[in-house]
Amino acid sequence: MKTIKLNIDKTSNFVSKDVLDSYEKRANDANSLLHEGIGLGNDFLGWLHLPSSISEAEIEELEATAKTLRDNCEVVVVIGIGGSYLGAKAVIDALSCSFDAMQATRKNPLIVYAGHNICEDYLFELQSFLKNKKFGIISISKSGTTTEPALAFRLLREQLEAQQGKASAQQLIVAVTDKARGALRTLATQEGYKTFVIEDSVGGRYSVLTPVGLLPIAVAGFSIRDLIAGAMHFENLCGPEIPFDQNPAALYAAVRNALYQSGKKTEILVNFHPKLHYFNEWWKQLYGESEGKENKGIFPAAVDFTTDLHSMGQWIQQGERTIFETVVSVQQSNHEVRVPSDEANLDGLNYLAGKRVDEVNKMAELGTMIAHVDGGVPNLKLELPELKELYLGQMIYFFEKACGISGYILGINPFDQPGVEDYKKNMFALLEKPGYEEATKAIKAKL
Ligand SMILES: O=P(O)(O)OC[C@H]1O[C@H](O)[C@H](O)[C@@H](O)[C@@H]1O
Repeated sequence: MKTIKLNIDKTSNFVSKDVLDSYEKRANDANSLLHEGIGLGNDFLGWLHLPSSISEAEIEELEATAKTLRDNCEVVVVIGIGGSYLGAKAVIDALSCSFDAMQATRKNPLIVYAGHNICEDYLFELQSFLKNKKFGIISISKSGTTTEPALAFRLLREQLEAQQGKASAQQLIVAVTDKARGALRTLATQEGYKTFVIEDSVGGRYSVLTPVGLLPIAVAGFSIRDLIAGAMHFENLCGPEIPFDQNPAALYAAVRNALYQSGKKTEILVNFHPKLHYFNEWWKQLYGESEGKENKGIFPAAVDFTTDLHSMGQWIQQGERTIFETVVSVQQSNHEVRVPSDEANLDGLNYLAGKRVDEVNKMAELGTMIAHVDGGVPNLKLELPELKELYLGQMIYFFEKACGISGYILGINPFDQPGVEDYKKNMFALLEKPGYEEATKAIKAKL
């Protein structure tokens, strides 16, 4: 199996060999701590062996449910926020045609998303779009109590029942939630929806290899078997028994912590492929929620190049030297487009004639890397052979494993997110949710 590859050569001017060596033991210890299950947040380690623990029966059940939705829906709405939609969207976008939504004839249902904002216009426009369409719903919420997806589900469930009738709607709704708690579980049981369970031991941002990610990805027509196989391969390649210099997850965690300690406080995940935009978003949640606590943590930022070279490029080249980049580089395009020759050559592009567009992109990538390293920006590179399920699966596990190791090196619990509750409490108080009477009084006094 070809694999993704981490290259840290272009950090050597910024992190000396001695400093990196000093992180070897810390990274290995952190990796062992994860596997012994005795570190902080150890009740959330279910993701660690997810790829190898998914059974054939579970995969078949997911594929069968996906087939029902594929056979009966033109559009499937995936309702969820944060970890309950970013992984699915990252993989689906990476594998779909860039103009998928505009295809007139399609093999697979169009996947659209809801419950990841509270925007009235978005919901109005979505409901208008779904009018008279055969649509289905995958409602995903681990807690089953998150406001954004609950609100979207209430609206879309009602619309589906009105359009299809209650009995038919029931067949087109699938809920993915905790096995016992939460309003979504209660609702699904009461209404008799097909359900899948998110285990307590898997946090939202680590859940893409559970039905949370796998079901929408299968509905979109992609191979969840290959995705899992890729992740499983990396489960083996990132284990605590793999020596530090051959263990990509340990190395990545060590280098980024060494850079952080040297004052590089922001990591920018970079792609040169627009289909990876949502992979950036998935990665931002994974690292942001895992590490940003106790007044510590690298700030995870992201850009799409070359697009953002024309907007953020200036800052990256010459702004405050507190950043480093991790470039996800897709080695081979899935399609071939060559630059045509033009007799008049008025645009002056004949020097590129005959070259593939990807060669131009690769030179932009190389030129950018050299310029940024020369400009004081350490550069890590993750090479992905192609945009295929197998390599996306490898990359998902790689980043998850590295995140766990990195969080332990940093000395925080990488599996909780206590800070996210603060805005929710204020919002509930302002909306006068029952039970928040005291908080309502207190917050109104601040206005
Ligand atoms: O799946 P849910 O319980 O609805 O949670 C969805 C998301 O919302 C939260 O506020 C958390 O910060 C995220 O970690 C989580 O992924």
